[in-house]
Amino acid sequence: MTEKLSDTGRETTLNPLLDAGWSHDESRDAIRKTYKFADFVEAVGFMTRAAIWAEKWNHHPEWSNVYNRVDVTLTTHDVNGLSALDVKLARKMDVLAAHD
Ligand SMILES: C[C@H](O)[C@H](O)[C@H]1CNC2=NC(N)=NC(=O)C2=N1
Repeated sequence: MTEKLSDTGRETTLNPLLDAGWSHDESRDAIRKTYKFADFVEAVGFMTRAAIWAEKWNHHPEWSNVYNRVDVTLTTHDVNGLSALDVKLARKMDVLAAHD
């Protein structure tokens, strides 16, 4: 069963993400990031690659795309807040975005 991130878990796992451009939305206990790519095709390519990992891990982002921009929100609906799955997917998304 997925559990909400503990206080100590947050300290060690969220800080590196905040340094990498993620922000914490306290109101939803979610993390958000906006990615900007060279163009629309790069943006959609990123979403496609990220979608494969999201499906593999059964953990799905809330996201939107406008041209070369992808706005991502990660939170775990089952626990109404952040879990380790959000951290894992955020890290993967940062790796995939760096590929472009
Ligand atoms: C039934 C299915 O396993 C659940 O709804 C999964 C699917 N993807 C999910 N994604 C996210 N972000 N949070 C969840 O709690 C979640 N739960």
